[in-house]
Amino acid sequence: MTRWTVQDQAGDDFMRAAGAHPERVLLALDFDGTLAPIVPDPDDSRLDPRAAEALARLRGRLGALAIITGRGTQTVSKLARLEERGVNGLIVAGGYGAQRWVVGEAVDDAGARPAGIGEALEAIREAIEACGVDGVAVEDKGIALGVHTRRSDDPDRAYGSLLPRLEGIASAHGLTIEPGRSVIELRASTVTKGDAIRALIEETGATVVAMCGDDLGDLPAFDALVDLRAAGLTTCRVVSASLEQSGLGAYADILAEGTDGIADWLEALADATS
Ligand SMILES: O=P(O)(O)OC[C@H]1O[C@H](O[C@H]2O[C@H](CO)[C@@H](O)[C@H](O)[C@H]2O)[C@H](O)[C@@H](O)[C@@H]1O
Repeated sequence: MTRWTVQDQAGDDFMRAAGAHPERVLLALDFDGTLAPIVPDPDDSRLDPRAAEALARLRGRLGALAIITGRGTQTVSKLARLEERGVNGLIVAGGYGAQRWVVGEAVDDAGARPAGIGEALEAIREAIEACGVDGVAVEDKGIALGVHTRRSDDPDRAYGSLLPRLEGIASAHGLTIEPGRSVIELRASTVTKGDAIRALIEETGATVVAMCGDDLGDLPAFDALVDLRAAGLTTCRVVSASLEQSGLGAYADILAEGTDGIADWLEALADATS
């Protein structure tokens, strides 16, 4: 059973170009919802084992491998255990591209906590109290705060009530708001995954590029790939589909059925480039 499908010419072109010239490829992937199945508690998130094996096969064949994530680099290091996976050299762009770690090197993302984040925290706690739904949790990432509604008593009501309140808090403290799957993030940096993938392309010289993602925060990277395609690169948007973010399917050059579909596609890419 195939759990991924090519949607258009760009998807076909990528698979052909990657098979012919794997050394020209940059493969970038989001973490939660793409490489790691969505779970209720963000601390329980884990790299899919089949995806991990496929990444180890792809390392050394492809020009470059990267994870571009809203998580901090230290958190990805802990949750994904990348140093044990045979993927040294894989680049992790954390905090939507604000942080950088290369697997095999020391992790150091202990930058100063931006003033706006500390100041916003108290207002966020008050907003959670005022929304009247129990079980909303705050994930403190140092340079960003994630307000999670997934484990609350009424996730839809909590999300709808909190979004405008958190937009107001973000604007009052000079923060960027980042809505996602049952999470609303407030972050100090304005860097996007679009900036991150452009920087990686510049740095690696890749001319065949794929980005895999599942959420709204991945859209700037998808948009960057469409622009770069017009400029002559071979680019491909791989969507890890979910009911939660059903609109994302419209962006797919390759559509995968969630993290299982992504693992299948990574295995197929490893076969095609061996
Ligand atoms: O850019 P990503 O790698 O996709 O990270 C985006 C956010 O993902 C995490 O939250 C999501 O995954 C959780 C664990 O499966 C889930 O409980 C939550 O509902 C999802 O939104 C993470 O906690 C955030 O910090 C990331 O920024």
